[in-house]
Amino acid sequence: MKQVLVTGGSGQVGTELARHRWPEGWEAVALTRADLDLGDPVAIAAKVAERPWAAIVSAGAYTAVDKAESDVVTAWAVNALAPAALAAAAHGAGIPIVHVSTDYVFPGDRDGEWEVDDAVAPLGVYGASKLGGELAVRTACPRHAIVRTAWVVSAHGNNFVKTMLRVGADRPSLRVVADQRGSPTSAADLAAALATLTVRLADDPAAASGTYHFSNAGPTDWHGFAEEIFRQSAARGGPSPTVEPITTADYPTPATRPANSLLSHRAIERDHGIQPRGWQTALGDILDELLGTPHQEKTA
Ligand SMILES: NC(=O)C1=CN([C@@H]2O[C@H](COP(=O)(O)OP(=O)(O)OC[C@H]3O[C@@H](n4cnc5c(N)ncnc54)[C@H](OP(=O)(O)O)[C@@H]3O)[C@@H](O)[C@H]2O)C=CC1
Ligand SMILES: Cc1cn([C@H]2C[C@H](O)[C@@H](COP(=O)(O)OP(=O)(O)O[C@H]3O[C@@H](C)C(=O)[C@@H](O)[C@H]3O)O2)c(=O)[nH]c1=O
Ligand SMILES: [Mg+2]
Repeated sequence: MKQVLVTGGSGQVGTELARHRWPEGWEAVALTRADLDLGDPVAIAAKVAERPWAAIVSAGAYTAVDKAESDVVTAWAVNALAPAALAAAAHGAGIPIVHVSTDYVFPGDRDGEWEVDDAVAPLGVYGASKLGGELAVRTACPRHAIVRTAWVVSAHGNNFVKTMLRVGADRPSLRVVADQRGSPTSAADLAAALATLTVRLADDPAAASGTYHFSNAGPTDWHGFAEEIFRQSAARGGPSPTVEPITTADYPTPATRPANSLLSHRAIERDHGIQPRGWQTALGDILDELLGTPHQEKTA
């Protein structure tokens, strides 16, 4: 059996990597905090040396964007030093690493989609620490895929879909920012793409390494995302409050977020043939899991 070491096993992406149907002969070993403390580089090296892993998927991270502003050292330990330790150990073991990064490495200060080689300039500590992780992986382990994703949602863990449903159940109307654009990403769809990249990099010496973008397809903003969540929620008998569009200035937060973080999928399609589906369809699968399938239209 080819075993893949997965960090962040209790997170959204780690959970979906564990649930994913890997090809015959492959399995994901999803490690939680209790199995491996990502704040401990020595423990990371020991865990990689423990057995003959086929590959590493680095999905663990410090993802509390606002909290990171005042918890800089922990954010950098988990998001930069831990990937460095994983990548160095992967290289030493002769295996590839697939590392998950973020749209928040971009400044978001122009329209259009960000390409993988566009200049990065993070606006906050979380994005900066994730960029540190990217640089560490790129330099320490040539056999790698760095996969920047965005706005990850799923039926598990903390995410915008679950927050909207929870808050929307208690209030007739919500206020959500309409001036931050991007594309939502289903953790399950991302896990499938990560699994494809992992198997390709491990099995095929000619498979391309590099930096890639994966999100679901199509643009929106957080307000548009919330509206679609409640449109699809209503069809399933879930909450459907009204959603008032507001500006970023109306919703002050410790961390500054990019105004536009739309990711181009050109590179991942070109090198690996991966084509994401639309975000609305992917959202439907998540709401099916959280709320059940939509009620049938009554036919006369
Ligand atoms: N969520 C999002 O919107 C986005 C996420 N990403 C990236 O995708 C990847 C996966 O994110 P996602 O699954 O959503 O994140 P989650 O916040 O759902 O999960 C993060 C995971 O990392 C673990 N972790 C954090 N600190 C430590 C530590 N010190 N030791 C061991 N484990 C630790 C958490 O464990 P515990 O549960 O114990 O805290 C959890 O399993 C990350 O690299 C993230 O940066 C990129 C873009 C968007
Ligand atoms: C709950 C809520 C949020 N918002 C805003 C805040 C923020 O700008 C936006 C989304 O809220 P979130 O808390 O999900 O945002 P955030 O935690 O910044 O989400 C980010 O997480 C990290 C890990 C990433 O890598 C990014 O891709 C992105 O997904 O919506 C409202 O306007 N109204 C609300 O009621
Ligand atoms: Mg968040």
